[in-house]
Amino acid sequence: MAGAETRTQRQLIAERIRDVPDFPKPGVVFKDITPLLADATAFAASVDELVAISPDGIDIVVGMEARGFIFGAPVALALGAGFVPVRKPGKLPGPTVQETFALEYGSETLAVHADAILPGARVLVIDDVLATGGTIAATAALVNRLGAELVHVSVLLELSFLEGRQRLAEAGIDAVSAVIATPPVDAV
Ligand SMILES: O=P(O)(O)OC[C@H]1O[C@H](OP(=O)(O)OP(=O)(O)O)[C@H](O)[C@@H]1O
Ligand SMILES: Nc1ncnc2[nH]cnc12
Repeated sequence: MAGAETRTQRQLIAERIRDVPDFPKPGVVFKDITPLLADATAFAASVDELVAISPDGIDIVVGMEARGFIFGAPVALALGAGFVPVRKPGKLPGPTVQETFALEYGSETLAVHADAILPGARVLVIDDVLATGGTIAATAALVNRLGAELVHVSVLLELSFLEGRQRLAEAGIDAVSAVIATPPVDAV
């Protein structure tokens, strides 16, 4: 069970994520992290908590454009790992591998430089939100295509009702941790 300090940090993080109904399209409740990022204590707590739920022995942290960059880069520094950006199409200058997938509110393609990660490297994937799991599943496929080892996935917020964790499990991705979940993990 989490200690009192951890619960307080997690409560602060939850309080700083704003619900925006019907964005970017009707029926979607958008989880807006900009208030959290603007609060130095909440932002630092988010990075602390992501580091705390992530394993040691990581060579590379992979973060996905754009919000995965915000958390992935400081987590990489804290773990003493390198950072590799997974980007939207047309942004990376060198040869890439790409994956296309469905999102809660559309479809997307993600790309990574073909030589960005050495075969066998131990990879941690970091993102802000796990929703349907499409982004993480596509990123995991990219990591696999480069011959690296996906060791763990850590997210700040899991939208449990969208069952992304189940989708990832069906893709063979079981090592998934979330700092907080909606509905809260301890709400039952
Ligand atoms: O689990 P999923 O259904 O795939 O959704 C989660 C993804 O959606 C958001 O990114 P978005 O594509 O909106 O891009 P952004 O980071 O550039 O805002 C979020 O940052 C995750 O990467
Ligand atoms: N509801 C949501 N809020 C914020 N980011 C998301 N990514 C996918 N679904 C999302």
